[in-house]
Amino acid sequence: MAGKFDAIVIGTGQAGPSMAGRLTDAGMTVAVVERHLIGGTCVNTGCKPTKTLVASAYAAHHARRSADYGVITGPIGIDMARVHARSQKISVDSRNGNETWLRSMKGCTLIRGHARFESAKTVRVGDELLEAERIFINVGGRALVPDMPGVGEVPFFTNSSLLDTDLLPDHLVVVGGSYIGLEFAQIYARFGSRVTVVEKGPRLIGREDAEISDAVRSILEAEGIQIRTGAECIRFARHPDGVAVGLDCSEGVPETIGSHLLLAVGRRPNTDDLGLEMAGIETDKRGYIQVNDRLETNVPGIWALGDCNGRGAFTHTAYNDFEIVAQNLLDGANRKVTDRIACYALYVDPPLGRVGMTETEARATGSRILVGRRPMRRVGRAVEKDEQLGFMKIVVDADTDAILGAAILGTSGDEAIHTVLDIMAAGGNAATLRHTMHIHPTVSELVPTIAGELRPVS
Ligand SMILES: Cc1cc2nc3c(=O)[nH]c(=O)nc-3n(C[C@H](O)[C@H](O)[C@H](O)COP(=O)(O)OP(=O)(O)OC[C@H]3O[C@@H](n4cnc5c(N)ncnc54)[C@H](O)[C@@H]3O)c2cc1C
Ligand SMILES: NC(=O)c1ccc[n+]([C@@H]2O[C@H](COP(=O)([O-])OP(=O)(O)OC[C@H]3O[C@@H](n4cnc5c(N)ncnc54)[C@H](O)[C@@H]3O)[C@@H](O)[C@H]2O)c1
Repeated sequence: MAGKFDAIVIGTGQAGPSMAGRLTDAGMTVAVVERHLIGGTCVNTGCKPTKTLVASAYAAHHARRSADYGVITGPIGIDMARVHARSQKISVDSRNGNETWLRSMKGCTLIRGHARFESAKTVRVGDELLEAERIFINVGGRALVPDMPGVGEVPFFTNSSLLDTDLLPDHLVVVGGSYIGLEFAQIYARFGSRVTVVEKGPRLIGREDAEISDAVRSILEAEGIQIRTGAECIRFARHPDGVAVGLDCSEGVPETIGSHLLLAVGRRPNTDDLGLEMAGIETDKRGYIQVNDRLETNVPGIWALGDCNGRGAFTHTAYNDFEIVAQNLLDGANRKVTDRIACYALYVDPPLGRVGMTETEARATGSRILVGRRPMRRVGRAVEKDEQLGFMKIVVDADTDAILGAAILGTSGDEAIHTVLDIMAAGGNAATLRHTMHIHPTVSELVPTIAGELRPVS
């Protein structure tokens, strides 16, 4: 069977369905190909189910702390079947909503199966050969499972398989101390598992400033999570109680025995079985599709959006990719991926909201910088809520007053950081922030204050 379309979209992650929506609105016929679950990672095995679990874990944590607020309750229990069912329902509702949306698009044909390029204009899905002048690749990524010693001999979870179960591990060993590892570590610790995080780098979330890594570590350790950084020599072996995780080769046999193991050591793009070579599409050595500032590949008429282009690894970056490509193609815009300001949040509790450069990156530019800082215990809203862990800081160029970056590790940090992001995006500087009146009592109201308490850093 063969089919000719105006466009083909491969993958229904965070960019593909919206792209299909804009293209069909413009009167084009579009084939959308999905080999697994509609909605991709965020909806099925990423943001949605994990943030649902984060909410359950937060409820458990606060139930345990209820006496601090003068609220007397009985013993706290965790019903994992209900926790799991809640997270599944939210994922499935979203997946079904995406499918209904795709099926409602006039001119859109949803095709289930694995897509593979046969040329720069043709894509095979099983028996069907699809042809189009424009092809949009939105294939995302999956958990990376490196060839670590012993990994083939032990059972392990990735984010996908762990989210698929309602099991409550007795002792969960999490390998990888970054976004995925830390979010799961705190979730399961709050549900009642013993949790050990094993990170090969010298500190957790190694891309952040050291003081942020240290503060996150203290917050997690205070909840009983064991953290082992600098674990240079990780190896696995079967053990009668589960899995033995070796940590250090130089000092005898220090190891931790876990009942279950989660690997959270990064992602890899789903480009290894896409037939990219048949279309002549270039990738880097890790398989990320090479794109220019407009997200065009080296082959005219083919774009790559979302995690598979290596220009972002978040839902909001994938969606922003869609906006850039759609507006350039259909609205005559000239949007570029390099125009966007880096922003993200780490959903441990309290969350870390981040925008722009870290202090370390700002220093490395050679500019003279000023830093404003405040612990959350001096933020009224945090005190009133008795959620006083963490701190906020802002980094400013001393000569131009430009805001270079900010971090809010604290209650509502994921929301309050937008007060800085939006001023930066609007071209404002630290003075703009200082002069903006904010609402009391909020976490955001202290952001102008720290922008007014800038100090040189040594
Ligand atoms: C545990 C976890 C938690 C996360 N939490 C957050 C968060 O809180 N906030 C955030 O911003 N980001 C988060 N992320 C990252 C976010 O999920 C991804 O950045 C986002 O989903 C990427 O979207 P995408 O559009 O690039 O691709 P994906 O969502 O990965 O979708 C790609 C789709 O393409 C399909 N596909 C692949 N190859 C083919 C093929 N050959 N043929 C047909 N179909 C194919 C796949 O089946 C998939 O459905 C999280 C990720 C994980 C793993
Ligand atoms: N809140 C969010 O927005 C969110 C949440 C989860 C995931 N994500 C996305 O998913 C992506 C992947 O997350 P991730 O945490 O898996 O990857 P990551 O690349 O951010 O971190 C992997 C961690 O594993 C460590 N590591 C690598 N190899 C190791 C080894 N052999 N032994 C021990 N540690 C090892 C690394 O040093 C690093 O700290 C992120 O880039 C992020 O964009 C986002």
